[in-house]
Amino acid sequence: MTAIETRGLTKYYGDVRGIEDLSLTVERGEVFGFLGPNGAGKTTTIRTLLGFLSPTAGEGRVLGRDVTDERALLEAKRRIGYLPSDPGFDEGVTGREFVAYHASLKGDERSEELIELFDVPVDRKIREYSRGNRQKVAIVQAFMHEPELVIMDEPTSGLDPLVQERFNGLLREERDRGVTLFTSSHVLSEVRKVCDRVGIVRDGRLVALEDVEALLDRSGKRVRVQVAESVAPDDFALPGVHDLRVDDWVRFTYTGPYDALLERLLDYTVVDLDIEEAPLEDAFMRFYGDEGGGKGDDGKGDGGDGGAAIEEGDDGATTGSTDV
Ligand SMILES: Nc1ncnc2c1ncn2[C@@H]1O[C@H](COP(=O)(O)OP(=O)(O)OP(=O)(O)O)[C@@H](O)[C@H]1O
Repeated sequence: MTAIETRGLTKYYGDVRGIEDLSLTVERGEVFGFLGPNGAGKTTTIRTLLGFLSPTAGEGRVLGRDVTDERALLEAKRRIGYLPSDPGFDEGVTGREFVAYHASLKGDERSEELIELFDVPVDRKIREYSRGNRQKVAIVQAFMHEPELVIMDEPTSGLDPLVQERFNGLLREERDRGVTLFTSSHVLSEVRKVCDRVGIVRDGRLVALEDVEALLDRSGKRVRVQVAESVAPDDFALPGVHDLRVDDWVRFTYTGPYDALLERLLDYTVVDLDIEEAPLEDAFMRFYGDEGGGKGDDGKGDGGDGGAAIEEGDDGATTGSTDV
């Protein structure tokens, strides 16, 4: 049984398109990143999957249950964790009371451990919580009942880098236990830390489905080399060299075979050399472009030919096209 399945899922808010004709399958045990810029339709998809919005057309199933079948979905939700992008709270209760309320709805296997892990000030009233603490207590409620599937909408927003790392550690542990994770984000570099596969949504449509490993393979290495001799750009015009810049250093992204690169470097006296993993955004943009459509502007596609733009992320992720 698949964890999440949608076929032609469509949601309009009156005349406004939320999502259109979205077909997607997430297998059990998979960690799936759902990516797209602001307004792309990520939250609409998630809220439709959880039965908070009824689809205008198409079908959706979570843990095998039809998302329009209220009773079946309610049963399934005991086995689902949900981390909304903007959790709403009863401001007058303490964190502990909030957690106890959720325990009464869906059970509690590990809230104490999670409260400790994220250092949540549970004895204080939620109205006194910072944004990060609100997010942390929302994480506790999403995972406390050991769900089989956790659906997260921009889960790391508001978390400082240290807590983000702790959260990613939790996701890795859950993944290793076989939990299915579905997480939305607008930052590719963030989801790559934990995801197996990413789907990219733009203007309400799924425009690409990508294996993170394949994307990583394609993204290649970022090479920075300083040589004693003077270099003309043509000297490094090897297959697999992208975005070549020559100043004091020769800089490029490299997706070719290492032997060919090393052979070329043997022609020079190498003074300094730096090789690191290239940001996924670069690889992504190389294939999908950022021209508000690129190839296949109808946005329909299976990942091979769609256009997609990821807007600048929180971490200042690059947005520019890195055309070959
Ligand atoms: N309640 C609503 N009424 C009308 N239009 C809506 C409503 N909620 C969302 N939309 C529209 O649906 C489209 C998709 O929005 P959605 O919130 O799903 O995108 P998103 O990818 O989650 O964006 P973000 O990253 O900004 O959260 C947008 O055009 C948005 O304006």
